[in-house]
Amino acid sequence: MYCVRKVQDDLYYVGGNDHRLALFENIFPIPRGVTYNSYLLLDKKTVLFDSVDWSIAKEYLRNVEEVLAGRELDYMVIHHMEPDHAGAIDEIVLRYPNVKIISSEQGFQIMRQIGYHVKDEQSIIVKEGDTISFGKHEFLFLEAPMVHWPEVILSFDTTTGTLFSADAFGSFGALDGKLFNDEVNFERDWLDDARRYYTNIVGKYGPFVEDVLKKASTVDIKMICPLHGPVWRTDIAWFIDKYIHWATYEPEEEGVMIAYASMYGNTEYAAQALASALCERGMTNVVVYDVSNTDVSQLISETFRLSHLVLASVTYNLGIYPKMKNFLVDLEALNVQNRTVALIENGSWACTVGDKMEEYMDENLRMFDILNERVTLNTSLNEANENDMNALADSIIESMKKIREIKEKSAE
Ligand SMILES: Cc1cc2nc3c(=O)[nH]c(=O)nc-3n(C[C@H](O)[C@H](O)[C@H](O)COP(=O)(O)O)c2cc1C
Repeated sequence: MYCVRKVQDDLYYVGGNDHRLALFENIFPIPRGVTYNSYLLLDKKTVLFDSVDWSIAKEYLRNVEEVLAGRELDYMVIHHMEPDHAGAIDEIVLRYPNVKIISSEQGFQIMRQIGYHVKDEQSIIVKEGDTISFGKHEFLFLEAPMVHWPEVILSFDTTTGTLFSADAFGSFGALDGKLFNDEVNFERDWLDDARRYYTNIVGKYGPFVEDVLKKASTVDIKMICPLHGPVWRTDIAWFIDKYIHWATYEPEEEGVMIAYASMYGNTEYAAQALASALCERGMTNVVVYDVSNTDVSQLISETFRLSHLVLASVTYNLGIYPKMKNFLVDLEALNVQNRTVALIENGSWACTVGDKMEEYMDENLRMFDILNERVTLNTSLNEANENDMNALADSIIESMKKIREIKEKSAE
């Protein structure tokens, strides 16, 4: 008995789950775990696609041995050299010394930098458009720089229409037996984690992802085998459409995220008052997050999802509250663009935070449309703020209407 799944007649999943890791890349919380995917093809030649993180190497090596069932391993394709996929290369080379490694030139360079013992005579460098036949299956290799490292390649099995997509189309979350997207309720249980994975890890490189999507549109994809999360065999166009939105920084939905920074609850109250005012006006696609206890990766992910962002912050020693500043810095780092933003500021003696946030966005963020209707609180929300708060809610609704009209016109 061993832990593998059949993907196709002669293709097996030999990767595994990791529930022990708390922080992916030592930064992103993964309460639902993660998988390190690897696939093994039993054609005339045997071909292993990527390895796994060292933490599950023992299980992986056992899976490979069991599926090979005494056959030699002829090839190993390395799409991506990040250690969560490349961690067991040396073990494979030690166990199967005649294996030939297929990767990009930069892939081999990084392999040498890490110190793996891959000899030149067992290395096969592939470039964009190269093909290799393993028997029945012919593979086309495509370069995918910066999705999510510079050395990344994808491979496409032209015989079965299977795209081995490296980190693209991946997701946080452990599979726990299920393997295919149609064995889980992806939209309900996985989409948020897939978005959080993409936006925080590859989100910065939208134009590079667009290039890959263009290449992908020239081949007939019937299955996608990514390096994390479920294998896609249905609804592929639906998932590609999500990627088109994320890569082009187009919101998926009309809606509002209110992110607030509050020490004693007054700014929080104002954030909730705005949420209620929006719902009263019929806009119920509203989410409210406390920047102090929401991981910034979740704030980023929700910013990619929704069209409107409200930042509500206290003034902190004449500046932006550090947790809110951290969110702004991350928005900049991940190249997030094309959003409508509104501001609520709070101060008890010298309220500067609204101007500071606006200044930061003007200088560092692209295509952030900041609404004029700012709400300024003097410690707490009171009657004096009522008109401004209503004006802010109206302005958000009005801007949604305008964006809708522009879209409708451009669709005509
Ligand atoms: C450490 C600290 C520093 C603050 N610095 C300023 C400041 O520089 N200017 C200002 O107007 N208010 C300042 N405040 C007040 C807050 O901006 C805010 O008005 C107050 O905390 C109420 O909001 P809250 O209930 O949402 O925390 C400060 C408060 C604290 C605790």
